[in-house]
Amino acid sequence: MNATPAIQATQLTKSFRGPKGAVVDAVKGIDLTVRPGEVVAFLGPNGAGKTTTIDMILGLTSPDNGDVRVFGRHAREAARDGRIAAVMQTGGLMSDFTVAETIGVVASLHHRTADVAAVMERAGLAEIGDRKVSRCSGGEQQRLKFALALLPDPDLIVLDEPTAGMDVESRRGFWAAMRADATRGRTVLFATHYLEEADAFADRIVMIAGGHVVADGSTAEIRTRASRRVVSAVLDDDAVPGLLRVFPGLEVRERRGGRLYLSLPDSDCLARHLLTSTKAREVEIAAHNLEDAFVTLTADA
Ligand SMILES: Nc1ncnc2c1ncn2[C@@H]1O[C@H](COP(=O)(O)OP(=O)(O)OP(=O)(O)O)[C@@H](O)[C@H]1O
Repeated sequence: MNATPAIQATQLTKSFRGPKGAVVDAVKGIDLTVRPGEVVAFLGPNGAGKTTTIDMILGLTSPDNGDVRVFGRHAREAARDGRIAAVMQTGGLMSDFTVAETIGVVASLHHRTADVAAVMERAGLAEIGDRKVSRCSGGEQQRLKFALALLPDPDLIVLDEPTAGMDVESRRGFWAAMRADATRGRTVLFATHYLEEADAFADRIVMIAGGHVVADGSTAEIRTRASRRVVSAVLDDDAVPGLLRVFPGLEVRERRGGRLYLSLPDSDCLARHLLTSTKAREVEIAAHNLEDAFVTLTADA
């Protein structure tokens, strides 16, 4: 097993000078280690510092401070060896070429090349090889960029908001192709605004806001860390003092529609107690969704 991290970023910082001379601290000390084979979502609101961090990982821009390694080497060396490839938000495709021609030309430039037909199949392009790039939809063009990134058979693929501007169906098609490819063991880092994309396609979510990592863990861990589950029941207020004696950490959130809303780190224990030792009826446990976690975690950054 390869123990060298796919990405090892240490204390990365990057500032820009804005139009009126003001300094914008885009990235304020990011540490990130991605292990080989992980599919990691870089999730954050507009201006969080995702693209700046990705540019540093790819070696497109240098950090002011800190260091980044890709498979133990400088990103540019890793790119030259075909170990890392990227799908960026913008970037030129040759509009007069067909899909197959584009792939053929770019394949001829690499010294390490995956099977072209297999790449087209994996990117969902096998049926549209003869289509001119200018006639491809936005989703098809992004899948073409994905195919180009797959050509050197990279060990790490980095995608910066690859589905921005696509409709739901195209996004689904894109991620199905990406996910199918990732199951083959490739390491993937992708930036997104879309919580549901991070939730559906990543093993791990690194949440970034205000140039910092504000949370890092599996999707389930992020949810739990951001907020407790809420247990609600039809229950009189006079039961509350007794509950607080049993559970000193209990939070009484609100009373609404005849229901009392409570939270405790161990929601199962609270629900069990309500059902077995109180007159509570219609007990419900509500999981917080990722949207709640996102708002909570990025609000103070
Ligand atoms: N070349 C630049 N010159 C000046 N400011 C910049 C430059 N690039 C980025 N910034 C600023 O740095 C901050 C982080 O930008 P960045 O593009 O990394 O965020 P992001 O998370 O990728 O956002 P988005 O999701 O909107 O693409 C923003 O405030 C942005 O305006």
